[in-house]
Amino acid sequence: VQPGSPSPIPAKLRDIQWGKLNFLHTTDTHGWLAGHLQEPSYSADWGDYISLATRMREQAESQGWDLLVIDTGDRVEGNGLYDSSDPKGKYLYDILKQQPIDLLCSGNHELYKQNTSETEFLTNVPNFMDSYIASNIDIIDPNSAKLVPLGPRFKKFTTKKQGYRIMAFGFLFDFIGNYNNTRVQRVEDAVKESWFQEAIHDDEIDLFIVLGHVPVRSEEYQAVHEEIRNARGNIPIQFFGGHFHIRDYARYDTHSSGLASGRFMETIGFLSIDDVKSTAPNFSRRYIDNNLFSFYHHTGLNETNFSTNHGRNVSHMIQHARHALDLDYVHGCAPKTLWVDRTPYPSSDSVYTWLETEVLPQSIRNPLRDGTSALAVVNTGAIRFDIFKGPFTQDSTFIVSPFTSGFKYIKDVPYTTAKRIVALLNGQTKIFTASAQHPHTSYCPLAPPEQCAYQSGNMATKDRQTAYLQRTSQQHGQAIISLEVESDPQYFPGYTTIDDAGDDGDDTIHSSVSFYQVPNVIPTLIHPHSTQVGEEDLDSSEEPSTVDLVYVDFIEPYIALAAKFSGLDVNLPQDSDVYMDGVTLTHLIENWIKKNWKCDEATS
Ligand SMILES: Nc1ccn([C@@H]2O[C@H](COP(=O)(O)O)[C@@H](O)[C@H]2O)c(=O)n1
Repeated sequence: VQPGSPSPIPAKLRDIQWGKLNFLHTTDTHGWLAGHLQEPSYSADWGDYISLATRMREQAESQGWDLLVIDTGDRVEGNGLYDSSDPKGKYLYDILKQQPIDLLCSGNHELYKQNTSETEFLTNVPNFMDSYIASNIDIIDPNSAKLVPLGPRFKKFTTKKQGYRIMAFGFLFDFIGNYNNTRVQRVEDAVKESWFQEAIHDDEIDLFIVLGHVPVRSEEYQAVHEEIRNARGNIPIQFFGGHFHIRDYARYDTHSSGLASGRFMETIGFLSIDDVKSTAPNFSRRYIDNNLFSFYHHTGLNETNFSTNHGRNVSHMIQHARHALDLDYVHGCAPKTLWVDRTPYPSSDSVYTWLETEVLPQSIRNPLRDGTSALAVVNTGAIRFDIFKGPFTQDSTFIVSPFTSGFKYIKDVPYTTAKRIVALLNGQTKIFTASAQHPHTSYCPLAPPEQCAYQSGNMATKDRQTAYLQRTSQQHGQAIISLEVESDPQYFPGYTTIDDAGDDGDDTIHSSVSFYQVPNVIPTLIHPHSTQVGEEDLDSSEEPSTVDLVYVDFIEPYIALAAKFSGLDVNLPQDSDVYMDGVTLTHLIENWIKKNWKCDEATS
């Protein structure tokens, strides 16, 4: 663990159930290799995870069983350890590669930018060699300028102890937001390729493993499942997924299942199959809270014998990197906790309400447009994590807002049209999220990823969820999107997952936390600033007739689409301009906090 990280709180735990074949799974780690320095439940770091995998592998192998380690992508963007260095990821890749990962693949965040995907290709793929699978991604090789596979399309191997013959694939969902140096083939098309058909018709296979940065309930995985089932009947298939940042476990049929293991190093997913070759293989899943109390419990070890030298050294590597990046530097102190979706929006504890009532009105400004009102539109997915009461550090800056998007604007838009654009972006028709042809699309580009799971309505035990949501929505006037289990004062709050195997998947027995729906975008009307020095800003209680429509440039394609539907005659990007040169949402937030959140006894 990192110095200063909080000790885990002892809790009642459910055991893992070992099988002859066992897996540990991470996904959507987004640079959180130091663990959570403000949350005891998730305070273990990548070094501790290395010790966990080593100890569990030792134990499995001593019984003649196998253990495989899997990661399903989005390892970058979302934490100071990755985002605050120059170049980004300067320390991350060396730390990541210390864990011997048996199978890994790319997420969408590895592909948003040219330099990220090129680093993946030139550094991370070679670090993991044939374990890195890219079944549907190509990249323009920066050396040869030729389009080549990002990594091998599949991997065939035999497990060390049981000798299971495995064929593994690694997919990315049908992502369309990648930079133009990469090509993502639709999964539904990739499975029709001859290499895939040959691979699934290989007779010398006991088990297929499909890993992917793909939600476990998705059209993409349905297509893969169907293709393998059609070719190979009842052969066991184990899927590992991610992207929606949720814990989830789907049972597709008696011989296949899919595990999703959360986000941000909060969860180490465990899965076992016993026995792969039997007529009725037994699958067992567990979501392990990422902390030492859980790790000691599941290995039967303790603080004197759990950590390996290698694990401890990696914790030191992380500590050194955090120090070099000055990630503990305090910019200010939050007077209270602000939540992404653990409180209704709008409300005084919502990070979005804080943004739209305080940060944006006081920070969005273009001196050249001082006489004009602005409607600032920020997508809710641009904010990645909660802000906890207390010190707001250099690390927190990137945890909350890691992206480098700036602000652009369309000038002099009729205010009614600007409001219509916002309404469309937030619309119930979901034209920007799911469509009639693809109601369960994995791509919902505006809101935080966990919201996509709820937007697509594609969750476990849907009937129970629906009944519950209708009841709670009536009670609270806003949709709550998680199920609450009975709250019990002897438990502290945490994940209480309901999946296709029931409600006993989490290792730690927690009391439940409610999650609420948030819109795709939040609009903030900013009244004109005075152009005269010393004059008060104009107070306008009246609605403006026109506004500058200001938005985070990441959402420009969706603004363009909504503008078209709203009858606004613009051609983007030609008709838009930079609103605040060189300023990102991250800068705005950091500067606002420096000015407004001083540390004193009450807040630090
Ligand atoms: N430059 C960016 C990139 C992404 N987002 C938001 O993140 C969401 C995707 O997150 P995942 O971790 O699920 O891949 C995306 O839907 C956007 O809301 C962004 O705001 N700016």
